[in-house]
Amino acid sequence: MKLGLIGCGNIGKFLLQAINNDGLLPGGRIVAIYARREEVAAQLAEEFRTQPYRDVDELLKSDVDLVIEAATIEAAEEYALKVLKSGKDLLLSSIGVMANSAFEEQSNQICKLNNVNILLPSGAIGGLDVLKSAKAVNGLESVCITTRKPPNALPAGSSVTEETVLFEGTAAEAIKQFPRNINVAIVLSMAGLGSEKTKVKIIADPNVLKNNHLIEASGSFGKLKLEVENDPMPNNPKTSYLAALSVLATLQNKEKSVQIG
Ligand SMILES: NC(=O)C1=CN([C@@H]2O[C@H](COP(=O)(O)OP(=O)(O)OC[C@H]3O[C@@H](n4cnc5c(N)ncnc54)[C@H](OP(=O)(O)O)[C@@H]3O)[C@@H](O)[C@H]2O)C=CC1
Ligand SMILES: O=C([O-])CC(=O)C(=O)O
Repeated sequence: MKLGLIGCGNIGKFLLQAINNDGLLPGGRIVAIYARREEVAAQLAEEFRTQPYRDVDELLKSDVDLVIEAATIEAAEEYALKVLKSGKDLLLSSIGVMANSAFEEQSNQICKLNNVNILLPSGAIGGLDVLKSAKAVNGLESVCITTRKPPNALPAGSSVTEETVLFEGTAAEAIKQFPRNINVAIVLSMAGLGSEKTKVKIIADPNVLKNNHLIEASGSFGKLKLEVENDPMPNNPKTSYLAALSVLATLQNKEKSVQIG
């Protein structure tokens, strides 16, 4: 599998190290990268033996099979449809882009037309398998996520000195107000009840060191309660290490003949 990468920050660099240097995706390699700053792309290209591109249109002319977006929601909005139109599969890290229903519909149509797929990793959370199963008979009744992070992992920053609820509302509204922090709410919405019915609470808490996500759901299947206590990535405390791992795992699973979950 030949991979292209858009966005070379925290998740992007993790993937370059894991795939190109540590060989953790057998048969796969990141052969093309695009970073906004050319000097960053050039340095990473040398370190991880890959080809830097000056723009995404040029990258899409190469023979990559799948493009990984690891940038921002804005970048996903700018590039995702181009990727699909060029006949490549797309893996999105900035899943919040899918909260825009016009975008979701358009990307679905292009996928069908071009016979390509979009992969959405579970990111910094789990439990999506339970929601999907519960939904199979329309038996899902409620889903909510409570995200508790140290203040430096949220836009509030160090101004928050005691436990503070920054947001309480729908996933649709949460991703508008916290586009860099709550992508998990959108993948949860897509697996479950949609972004208008999925409830979100975001808490900045100076007493915690980890990025904590508590997922609660109920329905005809029973009840789900799942808490993930994530270690942050060293280079970007806003992102949990599990989010980067889940991108790698999604790529590893893509090629497997036995699909679990
Ligand atoms: N699904 C999930 O569970 C999770 C999703 N995420 C999301 O994944 C994405 C990547 O996260 P992470 O790697 O930690 O973020 P980082 O901020 O560490 O890296 C993002 C990189 O994207 C680059 N970038 C920004 N805009 C563009 C653009 N238009 N074109 C190309 N590159 C661009 C930035 O470049 P520059 O250095 O020049 O600014 C930066 O290097 C984010 O949107 C984040 O919110 C994160 C955690 C969990
Ligand atoms: O990494 C996390 O804990 C979650 C996150 O930032 C996001 O969903 O955008």
